[in-house]
Amino acid sequence: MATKPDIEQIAGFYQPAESDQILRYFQQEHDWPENRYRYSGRQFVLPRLQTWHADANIRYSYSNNLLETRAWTPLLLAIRTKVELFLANSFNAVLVNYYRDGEDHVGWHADDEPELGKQPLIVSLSFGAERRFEFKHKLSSKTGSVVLSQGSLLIMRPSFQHLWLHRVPKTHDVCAGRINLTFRQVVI
Ligand SMILES: O=C(O)CCC(=O)C(=O)O
Ligand SMILES: [Fe+2]
Repeated sequence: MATKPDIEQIAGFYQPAESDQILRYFQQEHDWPENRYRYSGRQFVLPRLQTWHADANIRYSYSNNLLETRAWTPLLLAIRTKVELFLANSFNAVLVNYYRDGEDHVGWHADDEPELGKQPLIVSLSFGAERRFEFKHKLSSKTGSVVLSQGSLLIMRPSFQHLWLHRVPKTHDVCAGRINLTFRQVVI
């Protein structure tokens, strides 16, 4: 069994000036929905803002269908093309996460929903504040972390979702915003 997670961070996939522009675009122009949901008669608050964009034929029950499926925006399409050319791999969906400050976070999970198939390759782009990305092995006590830097591309190979959980915890050090895009291939 692999003991080191199969992840790789490519620093500077986007240069700082372009990364800043992308961050500002998402903070100022992107159409963010409410992060308060009602589900099974209960109200809850997602500790970040999110949108989900996919090709027209894609069905995916991410978060119990709490997110509507939106069309690709021109910026998301341009980023997708750059990622696809770099990795020689195609992606048909992206989850956009906005961590408005250090309070916003995502809890322990693996992106291993059946819709992503048995061998999910997921790549994650980060813009804005640096945040710590933590992982822990599903069966052993092994843990680790990487700091996701502005403009970086994190490649999560399939075994990472099989063997490890990951999260971006709250932090008291960070007050600036961060945008994260995770590109996925939903198996139809
Ligand atoms: O914000 C991040 O770096 C991770 C986001 C994440 O795990 C997800 O969208 O599934
Ligand atoms: Fe994830």
